[in-house]
Amino acid sequence: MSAGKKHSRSEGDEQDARLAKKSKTDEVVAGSDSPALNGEKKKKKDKKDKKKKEKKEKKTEETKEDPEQQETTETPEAEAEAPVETEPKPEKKSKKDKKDKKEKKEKKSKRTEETNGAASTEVSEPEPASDGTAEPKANGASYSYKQTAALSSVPQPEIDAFLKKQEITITDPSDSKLRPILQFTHLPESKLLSKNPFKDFSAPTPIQSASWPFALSGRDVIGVAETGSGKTIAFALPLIEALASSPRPKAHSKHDRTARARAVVVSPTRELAMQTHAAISTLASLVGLSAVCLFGGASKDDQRNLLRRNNGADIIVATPGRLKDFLSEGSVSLGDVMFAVLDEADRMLDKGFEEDIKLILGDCPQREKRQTMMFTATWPTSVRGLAEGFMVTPVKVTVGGRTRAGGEDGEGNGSGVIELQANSRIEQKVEVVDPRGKEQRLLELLKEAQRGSAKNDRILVFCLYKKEATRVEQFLEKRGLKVCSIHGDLRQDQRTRSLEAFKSGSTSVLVATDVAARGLDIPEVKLVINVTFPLTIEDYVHRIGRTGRAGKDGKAITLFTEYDKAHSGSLVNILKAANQPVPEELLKFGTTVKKKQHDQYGAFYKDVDMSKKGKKITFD
Ligand SMILES: Nc1ncnc2c1ncn2[C@@H]1O[C@H](COP(=O)(O)OP(=O)(O)OP(=O)(O)O)[C@@H](O)[C@H]1O
Repeated sequence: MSAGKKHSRSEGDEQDARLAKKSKTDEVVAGSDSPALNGEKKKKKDKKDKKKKEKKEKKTEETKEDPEQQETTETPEAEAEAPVETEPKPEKKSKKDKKDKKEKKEKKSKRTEETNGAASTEVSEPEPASDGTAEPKANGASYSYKQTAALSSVPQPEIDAFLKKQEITITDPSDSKLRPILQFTHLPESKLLSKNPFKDFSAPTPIQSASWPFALSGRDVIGVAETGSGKTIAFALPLIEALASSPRPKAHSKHDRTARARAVVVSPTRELAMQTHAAISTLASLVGLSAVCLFGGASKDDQRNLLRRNNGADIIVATPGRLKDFLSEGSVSLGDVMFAVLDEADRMLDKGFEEDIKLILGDCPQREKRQTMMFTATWPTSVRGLAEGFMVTPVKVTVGGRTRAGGEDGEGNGSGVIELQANSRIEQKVEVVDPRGKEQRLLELLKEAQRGSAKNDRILVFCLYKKEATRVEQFLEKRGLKVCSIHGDLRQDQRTRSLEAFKSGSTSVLVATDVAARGLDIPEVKLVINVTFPLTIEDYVHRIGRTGRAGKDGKAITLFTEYDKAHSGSLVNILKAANQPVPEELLKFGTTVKKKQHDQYGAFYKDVDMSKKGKKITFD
């Protein structure tokens, strides 16, 4: 199911609501076909229609005028979350505005070309030399990647063994055969590396090892690796190297108040944007680069001032809605961007964010003139075509054996391999329960998990709905547990406070919706409990991925009810692929995965009754 669908799902029965909506539409259509509208009635109807039309137009205008409303795509629940902010009145149109308008128009036509994939055949990739050296890319970066002597001296069997052991698959249309970087000392010398930024790590993680040579060569990269496997640094290092080794573009006029970034990283949630910004800033500051974080739910004026005070920023890390606002008001320009990253790329490319991403990447230089990176732990086929339209012959680096586990593209029935894998260090347990007993069972699980010396262990509890999260939080509080929550019904400062309390350990139980499912790197989360199953199997993989990070072990317990049976097949596959026990009660719900999805009605399922014996077919 697309994010767009997620937004609209409420606590009622979504399927019923959709069907009701459809039949209502049918009624209207049927009514208009009716022949018996006499003159009087027709007049009245025309008047009514006119009024309706005017009202609709007015509403559209209002929505256009309120940029915060456009932020509604930021999280699965953002509709209720964006607080109203007062925007400064637009200044009178100046010459500069006219020029900007012209630039925008040019960009728009370029964007159409880009999303149509028109330019893809005209590009020729830089051919790397056989010693693992690649020419600089056309993104303006003045570096080129040269494989170090230390890496060249590693015997080929060692390289092959590493790739095999780590289950690394590299799909490179240019067949560059760049070797993975096995040790940090295999990286080419640079100002950044001279500051020893990775002194706390013993070696690069597999996704870093395999993707760095390509990313440092200026190639577009799609990186797919399990949750908690260091994907942030996998894109942060090449990004910083690209910027650090390239001259800043000439300063624009003193009166130009537009902040011009050279790299942009887009993240689906505010908390993830802040976390990524913190990680990037640490590296960026070592080489004198600046990074700014732009996200919704916080003062735009403050963020605008920050951009102006720093005379722009080398790197912008942002949520799509807020970035789009800054682009449309002209406070930010991405025209100088050399390096663009979509973190949690499949989420960024699904329906909820697709248009924002087209707009954001459309503001950047053409894909041939920038480097584009996409990283994620889940990569459904439904977004792959769109992704490649934003890139130039991307190298795809996949870490880990991939399983056929179903997914939103509906190819889980044998027509294609779905690249979906849960982190193998997470112990997964599924309990099939009566829906009415879920909260009581949650309480028991929390008490069991926090017994004795484990009383302060961090536990993340996932709910599906905002109201459900509030109810569960209150239920636990009433029973004496210290608990906080994070979901879209809370103000941003409340969300931030809850996350801080959980991170610092002052509150050990965090009740969350899927706003916290992706990317958040909270140390030492010992257990994830799914009170209600998420909307997609991908979200399940991300949710449980909040534990077992950076090589550590973790545990996840999922309360599964008959209402979740549509997910049983894909969940069974995920469990099997990770060698986890599959309860009999779960198998009873069927093992067939979602087949296809209808735009209006969502997914169709085929249930298999596992208790029934198959009918033997004999052939004469
Ligand atoms: N080479 C490394 N060695 C050890 N730890 C590392 C290394 N690189 C990154 N880490 C740490 O691993 C943790 C997880 O990294 P990160 O958040 O980038 O994971 P991720 O793959 O993006 O996860 P997700 O899919 O959930 O977003 C972080 O705390 C990070 O500091």
